[in-house]
Amino acid sequence: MNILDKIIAKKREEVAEAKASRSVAELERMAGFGRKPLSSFDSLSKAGASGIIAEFKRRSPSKGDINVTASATEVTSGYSAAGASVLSVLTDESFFGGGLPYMREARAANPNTPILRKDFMIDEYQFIEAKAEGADLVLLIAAALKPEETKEFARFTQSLGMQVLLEVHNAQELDAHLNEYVNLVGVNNRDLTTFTTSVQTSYDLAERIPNEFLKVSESGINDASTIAGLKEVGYQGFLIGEYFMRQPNPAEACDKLIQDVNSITV
Ligand SMILES: O=C(O)c1ccccc1NCC(=O)[C@H](O)[C@H](O)COP(=O)(O)O
Repeated sequence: MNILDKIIAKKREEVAEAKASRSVAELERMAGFGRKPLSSFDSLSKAGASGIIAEFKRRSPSKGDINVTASATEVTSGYSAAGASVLSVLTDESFFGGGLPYMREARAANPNTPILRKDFMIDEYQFIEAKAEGADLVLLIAAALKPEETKEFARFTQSLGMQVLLEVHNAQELDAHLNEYVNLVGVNNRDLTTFTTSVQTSYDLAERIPNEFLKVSESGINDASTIAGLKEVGYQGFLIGEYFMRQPNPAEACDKLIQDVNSITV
């Protein structure tokens, strides 16, 4: 059983518990459910966008504790002020030390920055929950879903007005899972069996992703020259968690990286 299988097995239990404690009708009555989501696609592709998707990540299966005392309000509002195009908030508690309360805090502190609910999405209930809690974008991980599930969840996400980031690790996943309801395609540079990261994965898949999808490179990114290189092969989004969260001031690290990228690409 690899880490993804373990996470998904636990997630099934957690979703069953969530359904028992809060009904769909209750979620649909929440203020967030009536809110119009922001477009991550537009935020990442507009002129002058930094392209940075800055993640609030307290812990991870590969690295253990990263920054377990960080405040979601402080870190995410600092990311927005630094110029992050999109925020990513991990809502998985068991493996990442995240949770919906952090999503709520981030939403309240960042009314104008799109937010990705970063979790392992396996049930329609979670998409309704994401909308109710103020998410604009959700992640669909190809390795955790059957292609027909990916399509159905993507269609459902769009029907709720949110956008979809499809995450793939290789060409097979990309070819099998890409569908017309996807907005952004993320290439995850982290091998989930070894936990090693290689940006080469993003280079290998760049040309295979059709141009109508916004290309995002995920994981293991920690310097401006890597981002500049990825931009040259068509990437417009760069998902960064650990590098920022490990610094004494994650928002300052985000600000510095954006300035460094601008100094070599503008
Ligand atoms: O980060 C992990 O250890 C991990 C393990 C198993 C499944 C997913 C995992 N990470 C999720 C992510 O996609 C990253 O949080 C995201 O791409 C940011 O990566 P990084 O900048 O390397 O923190």
